[in-house]
Amino acid sequence: MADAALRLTTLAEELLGAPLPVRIRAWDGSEAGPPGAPTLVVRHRRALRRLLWRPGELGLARAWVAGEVDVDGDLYEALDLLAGIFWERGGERRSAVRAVRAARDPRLRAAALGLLKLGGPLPPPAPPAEEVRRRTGPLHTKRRDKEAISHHYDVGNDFYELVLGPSMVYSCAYWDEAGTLEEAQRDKLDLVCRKLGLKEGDRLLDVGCGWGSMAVHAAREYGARVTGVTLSREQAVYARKRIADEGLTDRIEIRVQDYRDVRDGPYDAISSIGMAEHVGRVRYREYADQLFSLLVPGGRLLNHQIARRPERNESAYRVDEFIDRYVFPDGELAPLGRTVATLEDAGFEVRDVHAIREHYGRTLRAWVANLEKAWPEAARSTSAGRARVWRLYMAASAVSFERNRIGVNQILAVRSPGSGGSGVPLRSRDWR
Ligand SMILES: C[S@@+](CC[C@H](N)C(=O)[O-])C[C@H]1O[C@@H](n2cnc3c(N)ncnc32)[C@H](O)[C@@H]1O
Repeated sequence: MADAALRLTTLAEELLGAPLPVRIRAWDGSEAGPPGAPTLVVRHRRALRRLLWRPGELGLARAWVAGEVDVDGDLYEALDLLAGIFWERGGERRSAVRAVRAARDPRLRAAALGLLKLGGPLPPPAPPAEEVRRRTGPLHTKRRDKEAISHHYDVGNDFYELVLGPSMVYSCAYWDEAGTLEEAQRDKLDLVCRKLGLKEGDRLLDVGCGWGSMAVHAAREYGARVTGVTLSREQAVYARKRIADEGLTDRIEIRVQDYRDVRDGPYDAISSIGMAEHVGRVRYREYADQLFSLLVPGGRLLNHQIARRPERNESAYRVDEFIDRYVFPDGELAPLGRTVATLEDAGFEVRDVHAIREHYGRTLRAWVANLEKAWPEAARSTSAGRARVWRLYMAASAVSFERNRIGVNQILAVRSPGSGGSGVPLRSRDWR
């Protein structure tokens, strides 16, 4: 049995039609692959079942979540190398389907079955408990969105506190001058307030308010009166307590409410930070119309949103399979141009686009470092599987931002009045 790693490497290379860029160490202690490269540790023969049952990204993710595979060495480098297997230049996905097709080749099947037999009979692989089953039916109904949000955000505030740190901001920070995550998150919130031109007494709507960080910052530092909406009950409970502790209850209201149900406009400004990724292509125009209708003439929207590179294939707007099943069910990423065009179609005047993807790579690395530092506690506060999901998704996302597979942009848009005066200062040096 001492050749498990070599047999696995050979099979993987045949399936992929390319050399495996990482080393493999198998459960029997055998090793194969390029010397010095990060090592994919296959801890248990059960991993073979998952990898061969569903070759590609999902099989690998399932084995990872179940704790059957791990990385020895630099996690980011390993993920970068592995991502290269699934992506080709130009950002088009090298479909795992190709590997599945190849697995129908009788010679490869025989090799795969031989590998499976190595460890003796095993029950068929059940997906780890943290996986969301593939769902059918229309995307982005209010009910379905609520369930999807609950999967991601109602995993326990304690867990998020460990990962995000005291700022409890779950979106890209701004590292222009900051040295710590806390400072960078504060600077991001302040940047948004400045772009929105907030003044004492302004009504701000924060859609997708998370744990209330933007609401607190805008009320405390700018004297704004804020309404925050989130679909997550756990977030709302946390945000309300925090607001009470800060003595800001007279200035901030937090609601568990869908952005589509907000009716009490007009607002002077709207912030949407890290929420539009949940909206979906079919609803995006409705989202833009809704935010437009909630603003006073001259009111500003700051839309802070992850974008994917433009692709010919429309289905590519859905997030990758691992992310869809384990992290953000039904999440969708649109290219920047489409988002800008939709905001314009809804009547907005787009005044500024600030691309900050490098800042997200750094933010994600800080979250991964927090998680790794508090690993036993983090696994206890949720489950070991979920903690592994978060570590993998955040590290892989960091690499995706750094490699320009995805980006993140702050778009400043104004409901400019008929007279044409946008109210945006001639000098924007203050916030750039
Ligand atoms: C990535 S978090 C960002 C939270 C916060 N803005 C921050 O930067 O920390 C996304 C937020 O969007 C909210 N959300 C997603 N879909 C929503 C919807 N349809 N209506 C209201 N909130 C929604 C989630 O509940 C969550 O609070």
